[in-house]
Amino acid sequence: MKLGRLNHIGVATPSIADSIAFYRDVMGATKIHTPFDLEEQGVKVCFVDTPGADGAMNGTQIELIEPLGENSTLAGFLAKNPLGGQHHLCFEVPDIAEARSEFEALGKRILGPTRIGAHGTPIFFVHPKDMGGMLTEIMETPREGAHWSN
Ligand SMILES: CC[C@@H](C(=O)O)C(=O)SCCNC(=O)CCNC(=O)[C@H](O)C(C)(C)COP(=O)(O)OP(=O)(O)OC[C@H]1O[C@@H](n2cnc3c(N)ncnc32)[C@H](O)[C@@H]1OP(=O)(O)O
Ligand SMILES: [Co+2]
Repeated sequence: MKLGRLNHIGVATPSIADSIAFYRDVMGATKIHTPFDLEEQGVKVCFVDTPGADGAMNGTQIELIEPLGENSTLAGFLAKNPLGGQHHLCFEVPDIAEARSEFEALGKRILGPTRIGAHGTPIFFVHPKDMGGMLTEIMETPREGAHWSN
């Protein structure tokens, strides 16, 4: 696998509203997107943009995620980390099917099917115990004009 762009850092939080206030008032974030529910993933999501090397707001995003419902995949994480915290890293790849095959060939445990993530592109997760303790999301790079569905 060729390491791609770090698209986002997933940050679990018990309260997106509180985290938005933190990133705005303490960290000085200037571009915070409107939160939305992603029911298929059992999370409420809010993206916070950061600047890239050129100063434009095209850097790695912070992905704030709050549990949506009791059966959310975040329930266990927040039970162990009540304040929330760093939950996953998401790297882009040019071809999601190829990346999945490569992880499978290495014996890495893929968590569930490839599905459409918060950016509207296909994603899958790799188990933290096979990734040096880091839950890892792999995401196909968004392409203009491309449209994916589950
Ligand atoms: C917003 C949409 C989307 C996007 O497009 O960006 C998202 O990012 S959605 C994000 C939420 N979705 C997911 O996390 C899906 C994948 N996750 C899972 O399948 C599970 O959460 C899990 C990783 C398999 C954990 O499942 P869980 O039922 O919580 O199991 P345990 O609590 O028993 O954990 C097992 C083991 O793994 C450790 N763990 C759990 N979560 C993490 C983590 N985020 N980072 C590192 N380690 C983690 C946990 O501590 C347990 O370890 P031990 O106690 O040593 O056994
Ligand atoms: Co994510």
